[in-house]
Amino acid sequence: RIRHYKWEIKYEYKSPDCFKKLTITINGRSPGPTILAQQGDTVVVEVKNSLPTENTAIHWHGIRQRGTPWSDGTEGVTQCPILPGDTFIYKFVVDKAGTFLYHAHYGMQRQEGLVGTIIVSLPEGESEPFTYDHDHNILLTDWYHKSTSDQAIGLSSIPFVFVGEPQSVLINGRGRFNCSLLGPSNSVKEVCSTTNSDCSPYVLTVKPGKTSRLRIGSLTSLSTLSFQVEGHKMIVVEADGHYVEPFEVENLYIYSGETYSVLLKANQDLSRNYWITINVVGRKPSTPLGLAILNYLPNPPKTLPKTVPPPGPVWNHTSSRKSQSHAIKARHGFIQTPPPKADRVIVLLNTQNTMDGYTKWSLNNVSLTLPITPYLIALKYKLTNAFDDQTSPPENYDSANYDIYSIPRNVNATSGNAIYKLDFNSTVDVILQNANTMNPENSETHPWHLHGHNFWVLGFGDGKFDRERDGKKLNLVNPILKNTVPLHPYGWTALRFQADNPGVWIFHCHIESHFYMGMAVVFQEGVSMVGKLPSSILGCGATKGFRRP
Ligand SMILES: O=C1O[C@H]([C@@H](O)CO)C(O)=C1O
Repeated sequence: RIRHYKWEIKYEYKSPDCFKKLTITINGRSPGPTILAQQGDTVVVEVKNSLPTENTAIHWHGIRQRGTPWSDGTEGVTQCPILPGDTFIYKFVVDKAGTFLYHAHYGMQRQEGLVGTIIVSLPEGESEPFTYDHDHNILLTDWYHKSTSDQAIGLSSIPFVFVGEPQSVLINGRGRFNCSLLGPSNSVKEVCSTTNSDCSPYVLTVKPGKTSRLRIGSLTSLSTLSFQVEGHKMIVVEADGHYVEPFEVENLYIYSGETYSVLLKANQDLSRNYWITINVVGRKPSTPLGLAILNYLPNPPKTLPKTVPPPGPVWNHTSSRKSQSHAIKARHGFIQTPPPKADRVIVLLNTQNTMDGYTKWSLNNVSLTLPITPYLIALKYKLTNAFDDQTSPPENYDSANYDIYSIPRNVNATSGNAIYKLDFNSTVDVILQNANTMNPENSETHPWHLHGHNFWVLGFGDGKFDRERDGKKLNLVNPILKNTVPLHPYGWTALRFQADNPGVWIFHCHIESHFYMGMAVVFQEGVSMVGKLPSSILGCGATKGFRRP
């Protein structure tokens, strides 16, 4: 079956956290409409770019794009940008049931609000290995009052201006900024008003005794969040479209780019409503709690609970975040075991660096700069000189002489656009290795997202990955398949995937500013098997004039 969507992308003034700000909307909404499809369906999204002066591209996060690598929506990698006024058609098959996301993949544009959810249901006659009465979507984001272009300029200036902590965190596009921080003047009311209906809290209505499946996704720009429902436990059952061996949590940690399903039973005191809260963890927060309401029928939906909202875990309780990472395993009966050995191991040291005075992030000291001609087109059309196709980026770092616990002795990095060429169908291990930033005693959390594949999460550990010691302890029995995974401070994360999807695929930190600052690598595999590229992805860089009307 074909699911057809027609979208218009625009800037509109909205007040998602009560503060009036230009927001990118899809058909007037942010988050945009939820894409609903069934496994095996073809989704067609006709995107009209009505942003007056900005390009765009939309990525279908978690959809593998098998046979349609040109529909991945990654500007600079799989397509030329969609110009203002142009209409672009994405067409792809959703081959796996689960909870996925979509969002802008052009610079840091995602953080202006171009985000949404994709729900793929099971084929007729198949059922989930768990039961529930209701299905709800919860999309989490963080929100800045400065425009993305303003922020991007700060990041690429000398001196460096970081984006800083977000002004608020949103639950289904609703949050609350404390307008009184802007001062008492009357004119403030026009830009910030807590009575604006845009920022009334999201209400999740449940029936007493019933079980809800909450599909929780995060598309934050920076923040790692903890999600909690006052007085209720949750059972985690799905992660990034894969069934999880169920486990119970009081709060769910969620990294940008991840999705989870949790089951929540309305089995508490029926006479009241409850707080749903999200709070920033992993970085020292200066953002207030995000609030929504869990409404037990037949109580009035807007009655605020009289209790104090649970504050959530403290931001630097890293061990509990690691415990959750360790707890996520493939569900019994649904385990797809990984190949026992890798053909190639790529170790990626994550560092913060300087390059000609600019602040960057890099992998093995190379900070990615996307070429003007998208890789997929350059490779398919054999456009030499479109990027550095002669060298391969480094497979490792000088581990023996690198202290991950200190500021690097030499913080200089280089910029590059070379990519890793993977043998088709080979098994690849990636070891993400964290380190100290350029600030003393500081190592950050990075959510890593791979396009075009799911990977097995083989393990997490503290300190430097040691092939002899840690390589033997990787989980080859019941690892979960995911598309996004955290790299914890001063730690490592080990992944395995099969290079079985012809195309060019970016692998990057899902923090918008970090991606913008070069925290990404690119893989290519089986490009000779990629079918004829649609003319609509052409037109930029060395492909000017390639496009047929
Ligand atoms: O990329 C980043 O830069 C800042 C800080 O390290 C320098 O201001 C920060 O917290 C980041 O995540």
